[in-house]
Amino acid sequence: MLRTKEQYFEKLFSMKPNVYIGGKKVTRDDPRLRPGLNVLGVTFDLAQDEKWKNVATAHSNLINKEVHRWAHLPQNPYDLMQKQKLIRLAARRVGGCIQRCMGHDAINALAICTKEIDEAKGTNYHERFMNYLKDYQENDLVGCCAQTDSKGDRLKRPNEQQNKDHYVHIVEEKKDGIIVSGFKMSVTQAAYADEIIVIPTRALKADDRDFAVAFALPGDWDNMHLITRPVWLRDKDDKNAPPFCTYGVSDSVIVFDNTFVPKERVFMCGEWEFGRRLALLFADSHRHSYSGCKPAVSDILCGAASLAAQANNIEKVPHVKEKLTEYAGAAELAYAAGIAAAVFGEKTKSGVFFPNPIYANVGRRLTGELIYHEYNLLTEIAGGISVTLPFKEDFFAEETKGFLEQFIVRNPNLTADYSLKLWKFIEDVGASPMTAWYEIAGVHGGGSPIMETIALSIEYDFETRKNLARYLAGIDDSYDESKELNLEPNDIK
Ligand SMILES: Cc1cc2nc3c(=O)[nH]c(=O)nc-3n(C[C@H](O)[C@H](O)[C@H](O)COP(=O)(O)OP(=O)(O)OC[C@H]3O[C@@H](n4cnc5c(N)ncnc54)[C@H](O)[C@@H]3O)c2cc1C
Repeated sequence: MLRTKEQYFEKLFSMKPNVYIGGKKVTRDDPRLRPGLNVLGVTFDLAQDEKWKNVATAHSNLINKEVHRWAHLPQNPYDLMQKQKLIRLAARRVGGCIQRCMGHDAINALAICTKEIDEAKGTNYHERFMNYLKDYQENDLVGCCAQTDSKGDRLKRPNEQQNKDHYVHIVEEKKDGIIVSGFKMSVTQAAYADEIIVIPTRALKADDRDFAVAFALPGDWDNMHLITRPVWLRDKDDKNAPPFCTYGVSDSVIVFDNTFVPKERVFMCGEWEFGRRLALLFADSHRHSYSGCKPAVSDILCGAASLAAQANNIEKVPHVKEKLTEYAGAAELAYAAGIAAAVFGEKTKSGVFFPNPIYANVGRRLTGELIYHEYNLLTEIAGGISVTLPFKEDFFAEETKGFLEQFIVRNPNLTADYSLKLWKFIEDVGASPMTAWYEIAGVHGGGSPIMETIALSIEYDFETRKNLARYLAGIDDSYDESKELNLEPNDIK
């Protein structure tokens, strides 16, 4: 069943209140959550739209039905490329993060890793997870991924922490399930997710066994509290607010307070050897998703900067033209890395098709690190007005209106109304709470930059490059290029 956004909202609003904002327990129809809900609403609308079939939806061979692409396990490069396209186009519509990819990346990681754990340990997590996923697909559920633990002292391992709750862990194993305790943090979209999907955040050692735990719980489950920070724009409640101001996001600290997890919802329980693998599967899948969303952020910045250049009448100035092409480089290199990751990905034993981690990581690293530069390009082109623009009300107040209508027009070919809308947009995109969110998400979302460096140091084939250099230096007589010579792109479908 593909739900409408109204059906999604209806279920959400009937959930037991366990969300806290600003010191108070709130229901999920709280207006501060609405900007995030509006983003999710768009994802439901797209799946209902005939034009978006096979982009926003996919055929699930698990339940033999059309499902939301976010609930679909990629089966081939085409699926990965369609996901990337969906993320870019949907993210453009909501002015940035579409918020659905984390849940998607978590189900991919669990489908793959549960299979591998079963093969190594003789457990039956894969069947359990696939049963869970059937229900997830049938009911068109929305999941978020709670991976990041609060981590306490960064130089101490989970079991060395003074307060064990800095990493979510198993407190007790019972016949019918487990009791877990601890804090996850920065979990995007948790306050309006049907399901909270929990996976480990890091590699673990034998004495970290209790921290090797993965499970999923309904968002309003008992003894689970979501302490939530919404981010929104000033105009969000204005009936005439432009589209960009109607969208926002929320992130939550999730407290597991001796929470019971039924057995059928437990997908890892003590298999510490797979902590790193599960964490990395999520991270690499997420870095591939980023090759769709980051180009969308660059598209929005590029559009904003181009309009600002036009309004300032500096569009044709060489340094501005050069700056604008930088957006093209950032967006399309990230997108190209995503395509390469899809075409050179691999079919895992679970049947899930997984992106090539090298291309996924280089794309994420390049464009994540560029994010502040891209915002700076907008600032350079737009000038300082984004932080000094008078409030909108002053443009309509009797005493100030006449002055500000003249003040706001820079390029005489543009009207006062157009100019005000434009400069307000430049403020919202380039100098608002959402700006800070996107900048920091660009650096840390999906793992800090060092994590991509670590992934590349481990996975990149440095030996081949050393062999090549030895040959060119005349140290070796030949070098073996057969591995790369024989590498073929996968069939797309
Ligand atoms: C906007 C946003 C949205 C997010 N959404 C989600 C989400 O939906 N789900 C989710 O699970 N997570 C989410 N995250 C969390 C994100 O994955 C983390 O921010 C990221 O993994 C970094 O973790 P941290 O913030 O705890 O920073 P830290 O890990 O504390 O990193 C801070 C610095 O310390 C360094 N450091 C840390 N540990 C060590 C060590 N042992 N040795 C040496 N150096 C170290 C790091 O390299 C970095 O430079 C989100 C984050 C942001 C900003």
